[in-house]
Formats: sequence, C-alpha cells, structure tokens
Amino acid sequence: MLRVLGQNFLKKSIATKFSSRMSHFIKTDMKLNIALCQLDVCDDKRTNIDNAVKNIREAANKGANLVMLPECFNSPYGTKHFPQYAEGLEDSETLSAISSVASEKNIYIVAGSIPTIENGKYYNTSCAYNTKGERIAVLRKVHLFDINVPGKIVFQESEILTAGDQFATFELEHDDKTIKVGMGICFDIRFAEMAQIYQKQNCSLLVYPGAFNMTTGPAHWELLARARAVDNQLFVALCSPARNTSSGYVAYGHSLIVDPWGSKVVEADENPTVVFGEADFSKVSELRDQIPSVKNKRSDLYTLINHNK
Ligand SMILES: NC(=O)CCC(=O)C(=O)O
Repeated sequence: MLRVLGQNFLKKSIATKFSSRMSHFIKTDMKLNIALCQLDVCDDKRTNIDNAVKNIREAANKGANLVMLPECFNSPYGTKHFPQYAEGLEDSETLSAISSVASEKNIYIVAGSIPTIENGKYYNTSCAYNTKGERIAVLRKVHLFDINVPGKIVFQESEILTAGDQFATFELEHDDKTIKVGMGICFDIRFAEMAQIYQKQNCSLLVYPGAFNMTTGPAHWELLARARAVDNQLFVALCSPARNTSSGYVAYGHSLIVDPWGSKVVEADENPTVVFGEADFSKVSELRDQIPSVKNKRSDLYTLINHNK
C-alpha cells in the first residue's frame, strides 16, 4: 500500500545490551502505518517545533501509528548551529512538545534528532516516545559525520559533537502485538555491523532520521536503506528534512521506507511532505524462511562481537 500526501496536508531510556532474547517478536503479523514527516526546517526553533507538532497531528489523524521526524528537526543542520540550539534532555522545550503530542494522539514517535547538551558535551540525539508520551529510548549518534569529498563537501560533526557510545532499541506494541525497533542517525546507516547487531537483537524495523546531502544523497541514500534491509531482512525507514536550496546545508530529502525484500514501500520527493507506508511484519519471517541468509550465518567461521555490553 502506498499513499503520498502533501504537507499542506518515563523517562526511561533503553541502552540496549546485546542479547538473543524475545525471538517471538520476529514472527508477527502486525501491520503498522508509518508516517515520515519530511519537514521544512528553518532557523527559528519555535517555528520548527510548531511545524513538527502540526505535521504529527495531521499524520495521526490520517491513521499513522508511528510517526518519524528528520535528523535535526528543530535546528538548521550545521556545527555552528548546534551549541545555539542545543537543549538538555530533561528540560527540552522541543521534546516536551513531542511527548505531549504522542500522548494526545496515542501514537509512537521517533523524534528525529536534535542537538543536546549533557554534562557540557554536545550530542546529536534521537528519542522515541510511546503512546503515553513516555520517553522509551535515547540514541546519541554513534558514528559522527566527518567527511571530505574534495570540491564537493566537507563536514566535521566531531568539531563540536561527541559520539554516543550506546545502541538503542525499543519495543513497539500495536494491536496486541509487539515488534522491536533499532535506532540510528544518518551516518550510522553506513555501518553494517550496527544494523546487524540490531538484527541479532531481533529488531524487525530500523529507523534512521537522516540528512544526506546533494553529493552523497543521490549516490548512497536509497542504496544504503535497501542494503541494510536486504542484508538483515527487515524494514528500514529513513526520514530527511525537505530540501532547501537556500540553507547552508542542502538536504537530499527522499524520505523512504524499504521492506525486507529491498523494495520501496514509499518514497518522498525533495519537497516538504508527509508520506505514509504500511509495514506488514509478516514479511520478515516469511522472507527469512524463503531465503535463509539470516538463519544460515556460519557463526562457526565468523562472528560479530558487540563490546557495548
Ligand atoms: N547527517 C549525516 O550524518 C549525513 C550523512 C551523509 O550525508 C552521508 O553521506 O553519510
């Protein structure tokens, strides 16, 4: 099912530990309506928050059970902006608005990411909220975006940001069924091992708020989403800011959801929009039975070690 609609339309964080529990989450026939809010982000924080809340409300009214926001949705994306826009996790104006709308609309929200300040250090942080508005996971971007493609793009997140050192997952309940969701932020999608660890932890959906650019976006954005989906046989959702050619960093857009087969469930263009896709999680176990690339790994010959214990 594919629908595209225009825009004019606890406090408990789970720092995950590697474990093989809860394999029953994989076999489920849960169907989840996911909305990706590809927001137009400007330099006024309050406007960005209000715009996010408005889009979340509209997505929920149209039947979304899980709403995703983009990387850096309350601030322009750029190292010079992070200190100015950063908020504490516990007194965040932005996250308090997101928590309220999650409970108001009875939906799960992956709150894209925002710059945060904790113990004097800046992070790029994504939080997840449940239907009661409780924060159920916190992921500080693990792999910082430090690239230098001569003549094209230089970006050094590590000038300002500190990398997170914990992975994060959360359990999502819908229709009396449960799935597990693994979280990453943008550049994290390039690291196949992180996704594989989430797969080993029995995640059926990986979410990456992201802001690829006009050099790497056309080349790698969809490729990486499809690669992570196929090599781990699960759903992958990416949510970008809309493209704004007058901003300092021009995001690629093209928010998308990919299924375990590697097919696109839905894809946005570059404009501000909310796109909806249905994730039918029966496809995960079905495909794993048909093509046993997850089941038939030769752990006698190789293994993935997670030091994040
Ligand atoms: N915000 C980011 O991490 C951008 C990542 C990116 O563009 C890439 O090519 O990777």
